[in-house]
Amino acid sequence: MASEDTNRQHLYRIAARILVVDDEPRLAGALASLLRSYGYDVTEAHSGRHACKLADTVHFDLALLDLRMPDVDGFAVMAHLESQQPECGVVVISGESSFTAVSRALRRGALDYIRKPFDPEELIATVKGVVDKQSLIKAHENIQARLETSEALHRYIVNSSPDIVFMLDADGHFCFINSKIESLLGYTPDELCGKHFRHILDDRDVAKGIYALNAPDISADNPRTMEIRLKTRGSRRATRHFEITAFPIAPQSWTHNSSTRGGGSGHSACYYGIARDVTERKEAEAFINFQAYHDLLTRLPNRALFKDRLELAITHGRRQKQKLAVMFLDLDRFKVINDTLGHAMGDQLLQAVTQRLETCLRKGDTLSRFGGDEFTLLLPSIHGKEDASQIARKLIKTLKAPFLLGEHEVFVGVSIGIAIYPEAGNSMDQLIQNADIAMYHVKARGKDNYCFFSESMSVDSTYRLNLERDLRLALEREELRVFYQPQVCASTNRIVGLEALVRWQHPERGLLYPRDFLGLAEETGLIGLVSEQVLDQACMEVSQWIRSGHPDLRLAVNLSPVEVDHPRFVETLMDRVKANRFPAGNLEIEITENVIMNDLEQISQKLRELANIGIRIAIDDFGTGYSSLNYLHRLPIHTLKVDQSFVKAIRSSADDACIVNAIVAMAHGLKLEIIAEGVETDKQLEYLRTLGCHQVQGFFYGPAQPATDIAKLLKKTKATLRCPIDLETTPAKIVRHS
Ligand SMILES: Nc1nc2c(ncn2[C@@H]2O[C@@H]3COP(=O)(O)O[C@H]4[C@@H](O)[C@H](n5cnc6c(=O)[nH]c(N)nc65)O[C@@H]4COP(=O)(O)O[C@H]3[C@H]2O)c(=O)[nH]1
Repeated sequence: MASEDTNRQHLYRIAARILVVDDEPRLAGALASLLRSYGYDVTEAHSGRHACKLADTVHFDLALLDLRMPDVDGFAVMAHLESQQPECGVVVISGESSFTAVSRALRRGALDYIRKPFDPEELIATVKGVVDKQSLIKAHENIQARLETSEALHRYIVNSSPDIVFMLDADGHFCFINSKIESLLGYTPDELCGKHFRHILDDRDVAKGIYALNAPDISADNPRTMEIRLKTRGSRRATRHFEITAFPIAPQSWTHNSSTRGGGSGHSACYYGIARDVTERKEAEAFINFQAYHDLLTRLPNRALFKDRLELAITHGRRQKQKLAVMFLDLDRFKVINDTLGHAMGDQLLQAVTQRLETCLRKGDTLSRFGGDEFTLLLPSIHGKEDASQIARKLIKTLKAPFLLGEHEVFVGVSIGIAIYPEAGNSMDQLIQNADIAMYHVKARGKDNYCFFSESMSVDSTYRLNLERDLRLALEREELRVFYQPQVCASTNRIVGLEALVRWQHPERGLLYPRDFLGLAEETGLIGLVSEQVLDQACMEVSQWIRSGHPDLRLAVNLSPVEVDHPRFVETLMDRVKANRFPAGNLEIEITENVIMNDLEQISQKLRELANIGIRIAIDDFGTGYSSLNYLHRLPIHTLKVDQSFVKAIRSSADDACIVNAIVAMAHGLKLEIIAEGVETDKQLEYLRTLGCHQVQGFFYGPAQPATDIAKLLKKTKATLRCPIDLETTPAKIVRHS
């Protein structure tokens, strides 16, 4: 027992420092020696003032305090200790035994009261009890403080996580969620705790989320990771993408109730999860993906995606025995607008064109930007050509209205080539290529129209390459020839003009006609050089005939739409005329209606410049192109050429010829000259004469012939053809080169 006491005393000695305060030094000394004998570290103070002084500098665990002292009494010392060392316990030892004094001391914070004279054992037991209690409180406070620090640290770690950390109960209700949820999704942890996690799942991902959590094989070692969209609140984005990793935890290892920070359902947490915000990554991926398969300017599918969809559509079409259409669209005049107004305007135009084209399409059709001003369109599952024609007409019509680019009003047209599966090809590449070929046919025939691919258009690519190479050589070697077809005044039989028609004297293949190579010349841009040679040759030859007695002889030349479109068209033509010293008044250029309608404003400006120097303008193939006749009185037009097809219609019945009648009447009304082409029979000639159409050309008078023959003819007939018999070519034996 004695040794146990000694041990305890030892402990107390280490733990407890006691201040003994009494104004009777003898009593204080006795008390101090008693306590010291129990191993306490004791300091004596013989007045209240001295005690307060000591309390300012030395730390005490316990003060044994006399209440009644002169100057500064025990209550004042208690107050001082309370302010300086609140953790120091106080036991009052006093002769004061009244209830008032005791209760006053206890109210002021004294832990116990011992009355003088004290029983040493009772005193030691009281001191020990108080000291033990003090040390327990201290230890508890210590643990509490460490717990708080630890909790704060963990809360800091969890809340500072860049990810959302959460726990769910067995039913999927949030038991805990860190504060990251607030900055990422706009919810507070408190409002979500107790709610089912479905509450924040995007509707499209609810099934996926619930399935993933209920999967049988997930565990801490085999957590479930999935990408899911979570709903946001108060954000520009309705949802954000998260990569969530979740796994079950042992149900009893964690209990969480609503008193805990972060709220709670009061249920055991069964799942632990981390949600990482991958929105930026997903968006970057989506953008890269989009970029790989779309054109960023128009946001349309690009060539790669178009081909992919076409491939699928062909497979589907083959299986279902269905037709499909591939259209190749090329904007007319885009280059000129782009060059004159700049690329920014060009881009705006492409976007506006895209918007209009899209209004003509059905769901399931694929419009793609193939590059530059080229678009392709896939119409899957069509019934036949008519479906495609209808869409093509719609597309052409929708682009007819002007586009407003800043303060500029511009007009574009579109040339559309159509290839129908399976007639125009079985493979993706073949269909695209054939639609492209058909598109070039439209371009060559005056643009702003559509046509279907047909086998006759198809020229094998090696053949095309060879032909292009040969044509370049032909230009170098001057193999192009100009043939002339007389234009005759039907009432006087005089040759009033000559239409220059190009031929190619091919070294191996003989004489080639325009249809054999002009399309290619237009596609390859060689048309400019072809024209230059034709014009130079024709100007040179015809000017000789003009000078040798045929002063009014007219030279009619055909111009390709590609040339007329060229910004330097007027200058180039004038240069050629001047270089050959050809009288401008004897020159007539033939253009088609479509060329005019492509860009009325531009073209009227160009034609006016040419007309100002005396060049005449004829509308070729009149009646076959654009239906608006409005342009006729707005442009400096001199001649209408009635298309061959209308002349052919002149047979026995007057009904068949009604279009010719109308055209001739209109030309007379507008005071325009009129010339009928393709006159082959005397019936046609007679009919036209009666109508008052006096200028004609055609096999009846003779086909286009080389310059030498024309020279002879002019000499012989003195430019007058009395009748076809006068020609070297017998009219009865009409020569056709087609
Ligand atoms: N069936 C029939 N046909 C007749 C008759 N009379 C003339 N023809 C043919 O009809 C075409 C008339 O020329 P186009 O309509 O201007 O049509 C021309 C013209 O658009 C174009 N072309 C011809 N030469 C040139 C040229 O130098 N430059 C340009 N850009 N185009 C040209 O090629 C087209 C075809 O020229 P060609 O093959 O020479 O064919 C010529 C001519 O030979 C007839 O009584 N019956």
